[in-house]
Amino acid sequence: MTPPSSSASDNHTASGGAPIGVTGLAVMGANIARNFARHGHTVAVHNRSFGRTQALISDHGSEGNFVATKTIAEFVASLATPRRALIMVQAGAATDAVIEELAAEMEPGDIIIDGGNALYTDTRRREAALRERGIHFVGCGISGGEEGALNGPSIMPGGSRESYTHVGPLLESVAAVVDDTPCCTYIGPDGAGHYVKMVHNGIEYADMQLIGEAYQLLTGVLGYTPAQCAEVFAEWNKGVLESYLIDITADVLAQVDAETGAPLIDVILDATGQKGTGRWTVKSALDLGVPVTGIAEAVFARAVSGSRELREAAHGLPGGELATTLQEALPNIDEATFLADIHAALYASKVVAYAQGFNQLTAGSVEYGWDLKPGDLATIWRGGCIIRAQFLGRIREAYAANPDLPSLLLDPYFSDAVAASTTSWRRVVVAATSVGVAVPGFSSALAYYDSIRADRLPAALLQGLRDYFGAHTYERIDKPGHFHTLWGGDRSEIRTD
Ligand SMILES: NC(=O)C1=CN([C@@H]2O[C@H](COP(=O)(O)OP(=O)(O)OC[C@H]3O[C@@H](n4cnc5c(N)ncnc54)[C@H](OP(=O)(O)O)[C@@H]3O)[C@@H](O)[C@H]2O)C=CC1
Ligand SMILES: O=C(CO)[C@H](O)[C@H](O)COP(=O)(O)O
Repeated sequence: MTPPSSSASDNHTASGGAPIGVTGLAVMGANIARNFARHGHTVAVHNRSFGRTQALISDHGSEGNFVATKTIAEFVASLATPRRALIMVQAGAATDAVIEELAAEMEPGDIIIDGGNALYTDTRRREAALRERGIHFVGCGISGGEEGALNGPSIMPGGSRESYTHVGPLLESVAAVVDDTPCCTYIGPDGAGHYVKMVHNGIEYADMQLIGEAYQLLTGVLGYTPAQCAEVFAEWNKGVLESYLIDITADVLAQVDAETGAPLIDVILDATGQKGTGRWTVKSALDLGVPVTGIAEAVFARAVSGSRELREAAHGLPGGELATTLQEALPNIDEATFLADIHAALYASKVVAYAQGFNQLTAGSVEYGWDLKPGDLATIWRGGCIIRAQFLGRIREAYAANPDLPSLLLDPYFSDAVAASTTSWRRVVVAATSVGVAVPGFSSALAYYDSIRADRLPAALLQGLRDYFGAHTYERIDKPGHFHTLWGGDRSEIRTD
């Protein structure tokens, strides 16, 4: 291990020449700074309150070459040119404040990298403003949490291609690696990196919701204990569902609360928090008109879980359940078959959620002119990030075979896999509905699948209604143009264009 080149003493002097600096040394910043240092890069470190900087140096200073700095001016002065400063602070006003402080000390050609979970429209605004000043701004998604930041996250840098020549090799050197490929690549201009990270998080929400529903069915329909559920998820993690989230689900469900001796899961309040990236994903999807029902259901399920007053008031309302056991719900289905059904439903719903997320990425790319490559995104999500999974390798292959795939559901591998799951999937939704277990993720994914494969949708009736009450017109299946029926008159049809 390289001896530290710094101390956190009050009279410490910046040494200069650091190829990278990190400002914001909470969970993510401290760990990514250590990751840079462990890879042999001298890393300048700074935090608004100096205590975190001192703690980092005293606890981990021996891991590599750190340059501890007390002020932003000292921090910037310690960087080699072109200066590269990675911001790891709270998204929003804090990020704007730090950017302003950094830019005031920087010169044209320098590079500010924002590794926080910024809203992509903020990133577009910041990139444009800094470009005017000759400073590169790299909006950079970083996923992997504390452990990933330290040992290799998935990194999604946006900004100019030129900036990537300066920051790409450094970022790639600390990213996770799968099949000798770093989980970091140039994503696209301005807000592309943060947009991709936002949709990654939206998919993360959907994936977690589906896992939660599978757990709820294991307990609510099969009557499994958390420990038994943990064994099921550990087993599922050996097959097509193999992923970080399934892996840690088994861990969380196996955990026993030291205070009560009960399974920890049973003493955690059932209200899911959210910091905003899932909600932003859905807002963007609504603006783009992309149906991301899996992500939307996941965001709303979090909102329902957090509606404590409503839930307390509604608790005990009659449910009219059709069954209380699996045997009553599905008389010919035994436990082992239903367990396999839940697995199949989880897998098929997950394919739908990822298909929708990738469709949103494509739509966002078209809207903002980013030229995103879905296959590249699947490639860098195979490792390091929260949704890392064997499954991403299959998505990568699907886009390699057809870069213009309209939906993952049309890729031969995934369409076969989903087709093989449909009967199980329906049984799961039937059983859940009969017993009164809410499965918004599973059922909306099935509804999406049935909708996109349907011969006719009730949309024709909605068009008729819109035309009736608002003269909004409709198109016909047998000839071009827009038409209106004179509903309040003789009910003849006129062409309106
Ligand atoms: N936690 C996670 O798992 C992940 C987080 N992210 C993103 O990474 C970023 C950092 O996350 P995390 O490490 O959890 O830290 P937090 O989001 O909790 O942010 C804390 C850091 O922000 C600094 N800060 C807050 N306000 C200001 C300000 N006005 N000026 C200067 N600094 C300020 C704090 O400084 P001080 O110590 O002085 O208070 C501290 O260093 C966030 O954008 C987050 O969304 C991304 C992926 C995963
Ligand atoms: O970015 C992340 C991982 O990639 C964070 O873990 C994510 O912010 C968690 O989001 P939320 O608190 O909304 O569940």
